[in-house]
Amino acid sequence: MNNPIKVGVLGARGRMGSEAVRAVGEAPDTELVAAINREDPLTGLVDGGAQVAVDLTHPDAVLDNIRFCVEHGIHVVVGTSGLGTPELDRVRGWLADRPEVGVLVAPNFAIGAVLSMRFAELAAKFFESVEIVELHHPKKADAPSGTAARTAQVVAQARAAAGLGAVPDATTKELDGARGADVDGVRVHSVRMTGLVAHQEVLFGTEGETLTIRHDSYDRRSFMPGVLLSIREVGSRPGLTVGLDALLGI
Ligand SMILES: NC(=O)C1=CN([C@@H]2O[C@H](COP(=O)(O)OP(=O)(O)OC[C@H]3O[C@@H](n4cnc5c(N)ncnc54)[C@H](OP(=O)(O)O)[C@@H]3O)[C@@H](O)[C@H]2O)C=CC1
Ligand SMILES: O=C(O)C1=N[C@H](C(=O)O)C[C@H](O)C1
Repeated sequence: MNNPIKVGVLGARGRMGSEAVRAVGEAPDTELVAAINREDPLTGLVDGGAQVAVDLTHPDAVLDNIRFCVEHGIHVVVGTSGLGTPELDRVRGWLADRPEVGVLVAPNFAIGAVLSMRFAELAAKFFESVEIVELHHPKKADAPSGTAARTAQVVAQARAAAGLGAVPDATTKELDGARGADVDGVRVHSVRMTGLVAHQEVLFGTEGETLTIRHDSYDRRSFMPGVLLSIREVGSRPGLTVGLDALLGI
């Protein structure tokens, strides 16, 4: 067997980070060499000889972490949400100086969630109306979720490619927020509720029918196969990859 991949986890004591620490420790082909928390210097990754870092921190911290890793030749798997087009462009800029490094940004590691985004992309051109409802635990910092933002983006691109216009909506008078956030012309509604983990519905409608694509993560273990797959693959995918689609062959 090859030597195990040396992995550092950033945000190690968090809800996701602690699961990732466990998953990396249990997998036969990965070895945890650094568990970095907010107060720890990032140089712990270098000291531990990390080949891959997994970022599960906070939208405010993630960019600095990626930059450090790229500059130090460490591949990065990014689970942290909050990276939009301007942030991804900055990552591409850093990678231009280190073309051998891979950065894999995963809006969602759950296989079912990746599939549901793809299904939504496929369905988009057949329906006049679309809205997204994402539902999460109340400790989540960002809204809408990274998954919902990505779903809205791919649905909007598919609609545009099919020549569909704006989603019909006659609203002229509304209470602020009543129609949700507008992400590339797709309305996204964010629910925060005790008892939930991570859930999403993409609702499509056209004359006489609707289609709902729903995904539920009931446990953060649902994300770990995707985390491990990303760790295994990122080193052989230099540059920036967004989403797990290519890794899953979809
Ligand atoms: N892609 C995916 O499939 C998934 C992505 N996520 C995303 O992962 C991220 C983490 O989620 P979750 O584990 O629930 O969050 P938590 O708040 O439980 O964990 C975040 C961890 O990061 C640390 N942290 C926070 N701010 C900083 C900072 N400025 N510098 C360094 N470390 C920091 C926290 O430290 P401290 O303990 O001191 O607060 C904490 O340990 C979120 O962006 C979330 O959206 C979550 C689930 C799945
Ligand atoms: O904060 C979370 O919990 C999650 N964050 C990611 C997101 O913003 O989409 C992925 C998943 O929804 C869980």
